Amino acid sequence: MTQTLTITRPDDWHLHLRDGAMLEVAANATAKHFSRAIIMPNLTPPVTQVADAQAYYQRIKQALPEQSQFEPLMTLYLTDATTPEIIADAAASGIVKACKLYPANATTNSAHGVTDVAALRPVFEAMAKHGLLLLVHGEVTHADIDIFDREAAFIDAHMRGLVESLPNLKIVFEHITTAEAAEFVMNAPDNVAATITPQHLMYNRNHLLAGGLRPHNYCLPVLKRQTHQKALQQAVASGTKKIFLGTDSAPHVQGAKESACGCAGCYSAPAAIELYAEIFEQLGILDKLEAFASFNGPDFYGLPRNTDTITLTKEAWQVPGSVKVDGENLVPFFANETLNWQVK
Ligand SMILES: NC(=O)N[C@@H](CC(=O)O)C(=O)O
Ligand SMILES: [Zn+2]
Ligand SMILES: [Zn+2]
Repeated sequence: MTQTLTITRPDDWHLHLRDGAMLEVAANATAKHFSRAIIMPNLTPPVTQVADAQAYYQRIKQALPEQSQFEPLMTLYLTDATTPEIIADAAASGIVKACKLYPANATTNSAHGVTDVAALRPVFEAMAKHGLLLLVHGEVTHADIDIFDREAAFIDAHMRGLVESLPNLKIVFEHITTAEAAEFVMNAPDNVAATITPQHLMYNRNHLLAGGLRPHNYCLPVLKRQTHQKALQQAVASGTKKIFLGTDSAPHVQGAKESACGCAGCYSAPAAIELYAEIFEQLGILDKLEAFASFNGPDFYGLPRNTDTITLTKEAWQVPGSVKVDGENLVPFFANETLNWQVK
């Protein structure tokens, strides 16, 4: 008999949809199985104003079939110019749930990011007051800090101080990749949580660099050594409520990935829940998938859990080698590889 697994419909708490033709492809890929997603604001130019978020929300809705129930949860991109008034307006809009902190130049389209985290204190206080979450890309950006050390260095440089000084602000340490970050989040107070991507659970830096450079496994924060991958797996296996699903699916066209200076980001949306099912099964923790994918996120955000379900069936299938976007190719994460679970 075919094995099946029915879980409450999941949400994706960290997603890049881009704009234009890419938006149409990416939004439909995620909306296929996910109910809601936290939409990252790193467009060019970034989503810094409430009106930008409202317009982007409409573009996402327009990219989906009319009957789609998918709900984009919008975010604002914090800059040195963000004010407490902007935060109050964002909260009042009802569609903005969180703000994203990118240290300046840490990752794709983060040139407008924050140069002085401490100076944003009134903004963080306004967020706590109005119930918006702070989502953090936790990497320092100094040229003299090794790229493999940037996340751990961020904890001491910023994260610890933020958490200690803002006990009423919900903070998500996004896409954690290290033992240090996992330990930090697990030992932090209840207002601190983290997301983990499929690639950081499945892969380590050998999958990026050994036996040939694999640009489609390149994302930021960069894959770390196996000890860190194991620490992330253990954190998820512990069944902690503090960690939840955030794919960080981040599409870039094939030419931008397979390049002398390739873009960071793995487009995992075409197989997102299936990728997590694969690694959870390998770890012997399939019974923990539902809480990770469908409960811990809404519980932390203070949103209702979804009420409908999806059913995964244990039947092998191959992730497509590429997807067309406006005449260009988009190569998914895990392209041409076999996954054992599929959603029927
Ligand atoms: N994760 C990535 O490697 N890239 C993301 C940005 C980000 O989340 O840091 C992107 O927008 O391409
Ligand atoms: Zn990021
Ligand atoms: Zn991201």
